[in-house]
Amino acid sequence: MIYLVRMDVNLPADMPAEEAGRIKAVEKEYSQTLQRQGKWAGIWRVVGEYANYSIFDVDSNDELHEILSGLPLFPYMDIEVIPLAKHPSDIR
Ligand SMILES: O=C(O)CC1=CCC(=O)O1
Repeated sequence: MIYLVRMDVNLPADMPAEEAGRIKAVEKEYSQTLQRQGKWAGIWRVVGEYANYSIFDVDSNDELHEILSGLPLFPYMDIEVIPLAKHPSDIR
């Protein structure tokens, strides 16, 4: 199952820079592990925003929820999930 996911990150203004840097480093490792597994199929920065659009290729809603709720930045994110179905004009 393919999902388009938008993540907006809102770190508290009073979060110490060292703590923010630590969480971002753990987030990067978490994301790159899932990318190597093929579950996190792509990630793009939204120009001018602390946000990304990502594509996930996972087995179920439950698996996606587990992945998203396990993000180290999850407590500081607004997340929008758009499930994608095969388009009838897709030639693949
Ligand atoms: O920087 C972001 O958009 C948040 C994020 C998700 C995965 C990652 O490495 O950073």
